Amino acid sequence: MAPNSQPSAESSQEVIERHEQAAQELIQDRELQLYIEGEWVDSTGSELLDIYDPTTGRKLATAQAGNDADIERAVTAAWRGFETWDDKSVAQRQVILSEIAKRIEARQEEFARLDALDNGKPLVEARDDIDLVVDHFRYFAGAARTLEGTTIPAENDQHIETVREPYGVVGQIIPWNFPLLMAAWKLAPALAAGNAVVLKPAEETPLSLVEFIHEIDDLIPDGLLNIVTGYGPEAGTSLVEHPRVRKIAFTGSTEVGRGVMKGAANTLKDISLELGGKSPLIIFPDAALDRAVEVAIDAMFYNAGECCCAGTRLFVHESLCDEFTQKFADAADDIVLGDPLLEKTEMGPKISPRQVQRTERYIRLAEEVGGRIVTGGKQLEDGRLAGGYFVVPTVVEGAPHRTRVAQEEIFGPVELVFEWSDYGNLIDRVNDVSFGLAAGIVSENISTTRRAARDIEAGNIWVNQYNEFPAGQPFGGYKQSGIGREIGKETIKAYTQTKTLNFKVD
Ligand SMILES: NC(=O)C1=CN([C@@H]2O[C@H](COP(=O)(O)OP(=O)(O)OC[C@H]3O[C@@H](n4cnc5c(N)ncnc54)[C@H](O)[C@@H]3O)[C@@H](O)[C@H]2O)C=CC1
Ligand code: BAL
Repeated sequence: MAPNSQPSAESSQEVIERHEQAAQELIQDRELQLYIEGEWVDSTGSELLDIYDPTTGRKLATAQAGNDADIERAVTAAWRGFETWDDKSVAQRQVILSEIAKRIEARQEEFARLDALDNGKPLVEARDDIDLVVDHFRYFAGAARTLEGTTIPAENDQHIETVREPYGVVGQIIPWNFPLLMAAWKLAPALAAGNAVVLKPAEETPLSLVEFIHEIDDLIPDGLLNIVTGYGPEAGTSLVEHPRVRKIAFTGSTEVGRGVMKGAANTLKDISLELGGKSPLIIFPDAALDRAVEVAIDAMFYNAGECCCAGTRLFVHESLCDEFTQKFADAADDIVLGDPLLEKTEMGPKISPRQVQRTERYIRLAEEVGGRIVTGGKQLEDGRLAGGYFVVPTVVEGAPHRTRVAQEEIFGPVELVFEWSDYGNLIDRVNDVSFGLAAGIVSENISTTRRAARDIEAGNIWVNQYNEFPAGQPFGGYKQSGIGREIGKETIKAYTQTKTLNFKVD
């Protein structure tokens, strides 16, 4: 199993030095503060949280653990920031959001390196994240101009119209798997719609967001954007339950999402939830084998499997199952696992020892129910990375579908392969999970793909590809994968409320 289970292990000196040098170049201050009303300030409490480099297991920085009083300050500041933002014209807001995109684009490589260091994702993937951050700010800069009201047909002595107004102050809570990208998914539409924000990043990965603020703080009014680092059950709960926070947007586990929904109910605020998944990828008999393998590798192993939409259940038609599974396992073996700061690396470590242990637990569960490990499920052999949180790409076949390993989110690089022959039975199994976030289909036949896309219960379906997130394409889940959609045009609307005006016409 992964070396993470040996706490005394150390990465090699070469890796440690590379990471220390990157940390010195990229992190302005290794004792992070909260960002409230345009200033870097200390928490009113004294609790700290340590941020670790998942490649070496060594400490990178220390953040402050925000508490109720810090959230209170941030919310008050945000209402002041909202007033200034609300005074700006939509065209002025558009210019500022476009300028944010430009600033981040100019420093793409630094932000990518920072996320590679803090999250452990390989540089090649981190660069994709930052490209998408830029794309999102550009898209929502434009979308700001599209918010329109309506005129409602009425009696002759009445004129009814609706306008869309921002909520005022919204709270946002994000996870660690795409640190700056998840911040952009949340911030860009909220600001474009005219809101001010209090955002709590994940405990594990605040570094790129802090650098983002350093980069853009001269562009935005004080209080418009406030960052409170801290633990979920404290700072997160406080934000969710705050009576003057009018909406909560949350991305993370389904379990915590359920609690967020209950917490938001106390003050009846609007919510959007982007939660877990157990997404299927279906390989039809007419699929081109090489392309199918490529799509399946991307679907499962992108970001070390730490994607809510990862294609973790691979349904392969019986006519090609043996050949496909072997090719897929060989391709999984060929993934270059290693130091995310090296160009050649295709998969880095997982985020934390907790996530390694969770993945290992599911591999054991798969074996216990009769699953056969086709590849992986063993120790990383590169001793230079001994201190890191690595899990080797793993492929399992033969685990029954109605078992925990086939039903629950693993969030690690573990693929379960299922053989199928009858289409009706396939769709029954595909939909036989509580989640409904995403799915993939590989076939050369358009009727086949359209029919399957219609039959699958999921919010996002990729055909002959996977993991594409261009701004403008709505993303969100069916069933227990969430509520609401992000990154599409409707998202900006979801950060507004409707006001109806009824005029008496004499
Ligand atoms: N949908 C997605 O993109 C993600 C899903 N996950 C899933 O969640 C599992 C656990 O990972 P975690 O990091 O523990 O996820 P989590 O759901 O605990 O954390 C996500 C965010 O929610 C915050 N949070 C935690 N408890 C909270 C509470 N009571 N009130 C308000 N905010 C709270 C955290 O501080 C973090 O910012 C993973 O194994 C994976 O299955 C994790 C990260 C992202
Ligand atoms: N949570 C957004 C993207 C993903 O995890 O796949």
